[in-house]
Amino acid sequence: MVVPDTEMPVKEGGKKSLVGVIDDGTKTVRFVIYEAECSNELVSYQLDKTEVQPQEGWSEQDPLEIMHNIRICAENAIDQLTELGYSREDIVTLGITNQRETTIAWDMCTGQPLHPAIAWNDIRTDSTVDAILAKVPDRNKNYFKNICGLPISPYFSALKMRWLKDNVKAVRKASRDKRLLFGTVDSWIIWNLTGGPHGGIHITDVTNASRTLLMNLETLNWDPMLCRLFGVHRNTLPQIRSSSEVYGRVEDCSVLDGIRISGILGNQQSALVGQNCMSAGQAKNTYRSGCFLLYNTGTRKVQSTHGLITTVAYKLGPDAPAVYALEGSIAVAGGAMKFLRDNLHLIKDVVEDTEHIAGQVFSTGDVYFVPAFSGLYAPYWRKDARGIICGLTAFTTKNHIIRAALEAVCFQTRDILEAMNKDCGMPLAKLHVDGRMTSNDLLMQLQADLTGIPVLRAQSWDMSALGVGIVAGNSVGVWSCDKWKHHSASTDTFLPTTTDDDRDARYTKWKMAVQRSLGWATTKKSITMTGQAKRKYSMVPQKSYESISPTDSRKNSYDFNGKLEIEVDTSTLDEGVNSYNEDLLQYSARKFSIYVPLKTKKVEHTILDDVEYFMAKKECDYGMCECCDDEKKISTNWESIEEIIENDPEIIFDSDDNPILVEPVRTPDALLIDSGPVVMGNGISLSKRMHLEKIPAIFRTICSKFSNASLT
Ligand SMILES: Nc1ncnc2c1ncn2[C@@H]1O[C@H](COP(=O)(O)OP(=O)(O)O)[C@@H](O)[C@H]1O
Ligand SMILES: O=P(O)(O)OC[C@H](O)CO
Repeated sequence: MVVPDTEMPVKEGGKKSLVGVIDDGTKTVRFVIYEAECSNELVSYQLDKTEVQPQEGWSEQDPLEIMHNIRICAENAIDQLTELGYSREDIVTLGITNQRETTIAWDMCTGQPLHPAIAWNDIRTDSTVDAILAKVPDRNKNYFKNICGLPISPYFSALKMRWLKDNVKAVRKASRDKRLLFGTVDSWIIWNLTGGPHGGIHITDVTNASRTLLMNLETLNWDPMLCRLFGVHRNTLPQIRSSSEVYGRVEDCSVLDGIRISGILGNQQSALVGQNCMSAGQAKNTYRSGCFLLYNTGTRKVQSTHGLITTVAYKLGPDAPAVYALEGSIAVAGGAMKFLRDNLHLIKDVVEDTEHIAGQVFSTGDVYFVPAFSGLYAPYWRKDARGIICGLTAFTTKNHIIRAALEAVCFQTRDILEAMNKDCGMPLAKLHVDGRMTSNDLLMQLQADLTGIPVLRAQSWDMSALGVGIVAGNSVGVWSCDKWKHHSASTDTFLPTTTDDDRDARYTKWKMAVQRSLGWATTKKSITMTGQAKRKYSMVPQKSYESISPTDSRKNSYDFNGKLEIEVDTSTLDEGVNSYNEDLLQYSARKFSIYVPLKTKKVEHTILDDVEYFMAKKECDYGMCECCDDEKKISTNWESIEEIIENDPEIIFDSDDNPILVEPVRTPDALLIDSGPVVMGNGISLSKRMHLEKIPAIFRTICSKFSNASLT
């Protein structure tokens, strides 16, 4: 059934109720006002945000600026209402849609942010990821996917929260003083709008919570095990609510004062609703700074085996069932155009120049551009990937490079579609698209050509604002989601003009280019000294061979710690080497760890001073930082660092925020145990045959790759 906008019910007197939407994007803040049941924007106002990049790979925003801009945008949008015969009083409710994953820590008493917001695409938590992975069997980044739907990646909020606790003194202090609140941007906005330190409500919705790595997709609540793993106290987290219900009223003496807030959706989920993809099997792709393809799977949580993530699409009321989606996230789409403008100066104006210049050539001239500036998201999830432009010849011009940047967006979308088709078993027949970038006709045609399916462009580029407007209106009875499902709007359609062979050949080349981008970045070693690395490091022998007593030289295969097998070529051994090997293989990891160098004892020394990792990553947890009270120090009866390593302790906090040391139960399922034959993290295999005299050197190599510490 097609229900045109004009047939939607109107309020008494001909005036419709209005729904206001706060749309906080990565680059811009907008305030949009809709007439209920009408998908066209009535008025809107937008301001750019200041993005700060204090270091390579870091991306920060000012939480106070976000609030300031929201109020300015709201004032300006509302000012425009009077010319249209409406007033502020006609706004019956507010919806909030936001960039997801971006994380803020603030003080609940002062209302002040404790650090700039860490943006979703910031990769400072690279090494935090490694530290977490070290605690996971096989360093499997997908280990918790069946709980929270996400891989362990710098993209998600839990890593950012962990980083803030590890690295920002003010955050640790607020945590100890029970004043710390964590939240994604929706939580920050709502807490401030509803009173801030004076009774502000600390909530989020299921869609935003599903991007933290801390929410259990089944219970739709914070998962205690994940909170413990990431060291995030549940009291600091917002309450998780549905996407469509009345949460409270604005109480901030601004122009919005007194208006209800009744809808929250992460911006990609909001675009899914705005695009009217509210039935299982429908999908949309939004092209903004990044690009996000969401496929509605209904009330089924589909676990991807091809690199997609499982996320909550929406939950339309406290008692409504959650609807899920498979998502393919692309970190850089429109961002690549900005890079061409700001870094390479190949274009002056993204909108004016991109299409025009790229359209002056008929192909990329076999040039491929992988914009993996901060790694690759779905379906690769490779934080070690970095951007490349390949296939350059003496004939390559900027036209080819710009066109290759546009094609990169399309190829990345094809990567996602391929994964989605495999996961869902049925290829997508058409692609609904929105986002500012979709105004680029060349991009749209390339997208159809490179995926081989029709591309349907939405009538308005901003479906995110519309989506949350609908769910906010739905919960106060002025906009019906059920009616919206039957709504049909006109679209522009782009049909494929290429042959299967042509598009497949180009896609094969793209995959080759992606391969070349992988493994480029390395994590800083000092921080990657994780528990697992320590355990391996602790096995490095430093003794002279003579000090070890001779043992059985006939043995040629050994079970190290019951798991690690080392095959030995005994024909070339002398007795000293052989006895060393016997010692190496028979003794526990703990025995070997006596070779870990210890630092000079400090005045206030505990054994926990000894290793940089524990100092750098755990100092506050252990009560070792200068801001910790003496009585909060944790004392153990461990005598050597290997005992810490073997116990691999976790710190949790009791209800009084005192640290408690937890020694995890070691089961094959719960903890990482070396399994053989072993390939070390650096790719060195220990299962192959080797001469015994080489073992120490090999271990030294492994060790030096894991650590800055030099072996003597
Ligand atoms: N016509 C266009 N052609 C190519 N890229 C575009 C075009 N219009 C906008 N973009 C790119 O799309 C992005 C705009 O995203 P925007 O909707 O402002 O998103 P965000 O919410 O991610 O900040 C920018 O990175 C810009 O470079
Ligand atoms: O603000 P956008 O459009 O770049 O959206 C960012 C996404 O929500 C990140 O997951």
